Amino acid sequence: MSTETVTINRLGSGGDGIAAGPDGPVYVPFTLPGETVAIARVKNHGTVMSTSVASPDRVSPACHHFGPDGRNGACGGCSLQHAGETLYHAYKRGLVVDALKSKGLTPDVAPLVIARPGERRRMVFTARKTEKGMLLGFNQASSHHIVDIDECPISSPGIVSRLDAIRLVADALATDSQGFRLTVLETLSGLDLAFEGIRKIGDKQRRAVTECVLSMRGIARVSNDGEILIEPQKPQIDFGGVPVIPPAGGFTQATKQAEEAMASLVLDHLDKAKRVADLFSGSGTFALRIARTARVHAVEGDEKALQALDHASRHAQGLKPVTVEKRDLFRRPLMASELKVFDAVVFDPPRAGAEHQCRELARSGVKKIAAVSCNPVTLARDLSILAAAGYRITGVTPIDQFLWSSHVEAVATLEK
Ligand SMILES: C[S@@+](CC[C@H](N)C(=O)[O-])C[C@H]1O[C@@H](n2cnc3c(N)ncnc32)[C@H](O)[C@@H]1O
Repeated sequence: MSTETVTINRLGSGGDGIAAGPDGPVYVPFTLPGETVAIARVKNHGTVMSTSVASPDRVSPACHHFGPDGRNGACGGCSLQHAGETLYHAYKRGLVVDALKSKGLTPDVAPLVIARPGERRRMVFTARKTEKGMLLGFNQASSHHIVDIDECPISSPGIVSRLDAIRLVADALATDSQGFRLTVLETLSGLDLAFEGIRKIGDKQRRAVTECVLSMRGIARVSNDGEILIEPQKPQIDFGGVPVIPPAGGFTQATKQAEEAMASLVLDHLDKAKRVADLFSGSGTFALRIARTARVHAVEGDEKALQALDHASRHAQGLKPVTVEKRDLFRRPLMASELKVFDAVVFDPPRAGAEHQCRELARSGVKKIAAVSCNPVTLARDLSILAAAGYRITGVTPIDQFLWSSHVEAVATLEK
């Protein structure tokens, strides 16, 4: 370990400040461009000892768990609460602009669609049973230490106000001191608690969790590794007015606001399309909305997500026909010959992007494409494949869904 004084030049893609070090970049969490800090350095990671020049963009964090002095340690849930709005919004938009530029793409990039505190309806916590009680919160950055939270300004009040109830359910279920994950989704009919990694659940735990959940209000469903343990209410969300029962632990956009912003950009772009393919469709976030005006073929790798979509489309009124297909789109993308029947395509892949699918789209005659992404780097790669094949990028909109993190979503629209 060495101590030295450095000046931060920029924010990196993980939200850390970056300074020039003797052997390359040094990453210093919780710092901002223009700040001069004394750091203790181990390899390329610096820990701030003191600050001699602070950025005018520095603000007080919203949460007492945030930062190196956070209660119970530095909560790894957020990395940028110390950045003022102007800098923070420019940083997030810049992640998209820079990723596109690195692939030689310079389309119009709209201002960031911003996120507000309290919007997150889906939270992924880590938890562990200890002698002192149930720890529930987020791992400290690069550590297994769980920062046990009693507030979380990013999360919906409907989740934060029930943290103690959630701890009771977790405590009833946990069999040992092994850590596990818990996804909490706030639905219209109550919280959907999806545990992952609790081992050896026996009759005792099943009875305990049933008693616990029935003694409280507001829990719709509890599952572990996809197995439903108790479901007093079917959890229900809606996609553009179409009710959907999401699969236990399945993918759902983390905020309703970001989901609606994405959906509205996609729908505006597809406009008069009559036959649309929704690739990586999940439970129908886009497909069910598009089906108000167009026939939709939804393709997805997760069987349960597709079943939820199929069930929702069959029970909804006034939709055009929706067909579903389970398919691994990484290994078996829709081929150019199969794409012939569609006048528009939406794709919304996981972080790895949709490279193989884009190579087939590049060979197709599909007129309109909407690309939805949670990773600017793979989005840029995918758009460069389409641009090289003659698609014109008509707009890119960055969307903040994960407030005070370094994640950013984007919707890009293309035409040929
Ligand atoms: C970012 S989510 C988007 C889901 C949906 N469009 C939505 O907004 O809720 C990505 C989706 O891709 C699916 N997926 C991941 N890998 C896949 C693959 N190889 N083939 C098909 N679908 C895949 C996941 O199950 C997930 O539903």
